[in-house]
Amino acid sequence: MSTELIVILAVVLVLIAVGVVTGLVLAKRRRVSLTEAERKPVEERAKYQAGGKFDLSSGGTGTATVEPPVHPVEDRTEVDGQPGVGDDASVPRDSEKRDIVDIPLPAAEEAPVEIDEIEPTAGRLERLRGKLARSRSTFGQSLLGLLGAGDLDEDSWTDIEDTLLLADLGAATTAEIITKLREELTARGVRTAEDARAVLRSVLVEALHPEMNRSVRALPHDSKPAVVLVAGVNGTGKTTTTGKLARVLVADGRTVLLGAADTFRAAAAEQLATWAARVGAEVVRGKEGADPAAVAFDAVKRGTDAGVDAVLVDTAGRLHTKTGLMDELGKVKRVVEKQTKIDEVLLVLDATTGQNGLTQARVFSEVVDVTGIVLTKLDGTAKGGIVFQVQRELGVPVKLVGLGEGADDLAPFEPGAFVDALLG
Ligand SMILES: Nc1nc2c(ncn2[C@@H]2O[C@H](COP(=O)(O)OP(=O)(O)OP(=O)(O)O)[C@@H](O)[C@H]2O)c(=O)[nH]1
Repeated sequence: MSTELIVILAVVLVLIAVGVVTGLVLAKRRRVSLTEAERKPVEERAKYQAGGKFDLSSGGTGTATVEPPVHPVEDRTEVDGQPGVGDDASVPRDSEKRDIVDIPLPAAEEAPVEIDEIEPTAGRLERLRGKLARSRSTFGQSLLGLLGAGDLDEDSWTDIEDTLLLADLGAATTAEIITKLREELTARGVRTAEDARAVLRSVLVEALHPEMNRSVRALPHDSKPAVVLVAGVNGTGKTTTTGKLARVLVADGRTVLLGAADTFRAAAAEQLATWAARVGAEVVRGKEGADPAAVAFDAVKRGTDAGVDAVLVDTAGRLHTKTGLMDELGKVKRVVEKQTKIDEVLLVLDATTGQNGLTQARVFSEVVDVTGIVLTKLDGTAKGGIVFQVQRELGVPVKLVGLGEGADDLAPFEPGAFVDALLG
């Protein structure tokens, strides 16, 4: 045996001897500490004193102690008596549980829907005549002053002409009215201011074509709702008019659904929803940027399914000069008409915009077959004469007039009452 082998064997034997000795020492130490702990009195083992009892009480009216359910481990199907992963953390199934008690919840308080009281629809124009004050003083009163002054020379006729032009009647209507007035004043041999007023009234009323059919086609037919499309350029008052018209219908005992096909402005749909809520009507709206034709289609479908009397569709304001937007309006009409006929296309014109309103009206008429005009903001202008011109130019009747921002400041257009309001 080589010397190297002897050295290695000696080292291994020494290591084994050291390991055996260390193991014996540790085993002895453990035994000693266990014995010492067992010998300590129970009270000294821990400082926690369980002298005070848990104050447990019953939450209900039943007995305080409940027998634990008999459900031995061997009966459990989900475990073999051993805790599974996560079971250690869960509350043991046999632990005491609270009884299930039906607690009546307080009745859900529904947000009160405040349905507005709507002003009577009859005689609106008479009640709102004060709103035409600006047109009355510059147009009605000036004309009456000139005509009532007696013999009319050419200067007086020039003044009458200027007054009519200033009130936005337009050259053609003005010329027609002057001719008629001259004829009538002479034919009737008018001498007094009272007679002059009567002649003026009849000439103006006639110029407004009282024979035109001004009924708004918003009543159901063939068991289908009437469909009304409201169009116009931005800010003319389409949404406001749609809301006001809904109020008129509701006041008349009709049910209405509003379609918010103005998907450009989220605020517009919001505005319409507010109008709808105020009269308890349903509103159909699309997401911002949705296809307005699809929203209009859905609104009409929903209105038909719900059996309402009228669906009023508010469209986005569009400049009559933007071909794309005008095409879009045409599409709205075509898509809705796949489902049902549109009964009324109301073009909303802002009376304060004068001649521009006429240009708008012409373009819109080409695209959507306007069946009625709503002239808004007549309360804010001295140019009530635009009514004459719009009808003459378009051959479409003014059916409604907006006379203020109030919810019920919408009136049917009646030539006689309108002229009376102008002449005071
Ligand atoms: N004085 C007056 N203001 C009106 C009348 N009708 C509408 N307005 C006001 O005109 C403003 C515009 O009305 P909207 O109904 O929002 O007009 P719109 O055409 O829907 O507007 P867009 O959706 O932007 O195209 C609002 O401040 C209305 O209160 C009216 O007859 N008289």
